[in-house]
Amino acid sequence: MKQSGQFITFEGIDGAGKSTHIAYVIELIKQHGIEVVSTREPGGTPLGERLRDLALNEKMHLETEALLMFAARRENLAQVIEPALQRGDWVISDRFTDSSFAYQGGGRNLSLEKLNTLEKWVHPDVQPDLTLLFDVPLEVARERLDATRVQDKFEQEKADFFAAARAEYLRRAAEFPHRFQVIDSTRPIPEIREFLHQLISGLITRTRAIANE
Ligand SMILES: Nc1ncnc2c1ncn2[C@@H]1O[C@H](COP(=O)(O)OP(=O)(O)O)[C@@H](O)[C@H]1O
Ligand SMILES: Cc1cn([C@H]2C[C@H](O)[C@@H](COP(=O)(O)OP(=O)(O)O)O2)c(=O)[nH]c1=O
Repeated sequence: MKQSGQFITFEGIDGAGKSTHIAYVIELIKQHGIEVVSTREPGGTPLGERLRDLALNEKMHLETEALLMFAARRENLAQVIEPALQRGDWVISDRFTDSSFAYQGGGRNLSLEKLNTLEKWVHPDVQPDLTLLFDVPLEVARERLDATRVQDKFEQEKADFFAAARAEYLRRAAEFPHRFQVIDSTRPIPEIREFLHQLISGLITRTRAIANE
């Protein structure tokens, strides 16, 4: 029997360190002979990338911002995520709906009820199988951001925005413990990599065992 595809999302406030580990996890899964599709949000499709450009660079009403995130997500689900999972491929996404809860919900205070409505509308039947939440104190994230790159609209936000976004991430991790894995991203990169190696290898073994039952 063909094993079922796993949907893995990477989450965290900007500068937490999630991009540092994505390529490693993709390679690790590929080494086991599994097809992996990687995507990102907002983005992942040609239209989604155009929506990303708007969402990350233009000032707009909070609800417009939330709707653009979910519009890009709808496209990414239809064109990339759902077809890949149906083929039995694994999908790795750099951010997904937990980002909307953290940033538009926590950071900007959009009601969780509205976000729940959008989530139920756009992906009633799809949830990540595993969400890796890279968690660091705000000061650490800020230091890492300042040291590295030109900052977009979100990355220029103030400390209380990121404090609220981080709190919402942790609230969701507590609400959905079956899929969230919180990673202390202040630990050295090789240590986190080793932890990811164990976690993903275990997941591959388990999905293969289920497929062979
Ligand atoms: N565990 C870590 N310890 C020290 N520096 C880190 C760690 N993880 C990431 N970094 C550094 O922090 C910066 C931001 O990391 P990045 O992965 O781009 O963050 P994100 O994708 O979460 O915004 C990069 O320069 C990266 O090398
Ligand atoms: C998916 C998503 C992202 N975002 C924000 C979080 C990030 O600041 C930004 C893009 O994320 P990201 O790809 O992590 O940025 P970078 O390429 O600079 O590492 O979009 C939301 O506000 N809501 C969402 O639903």
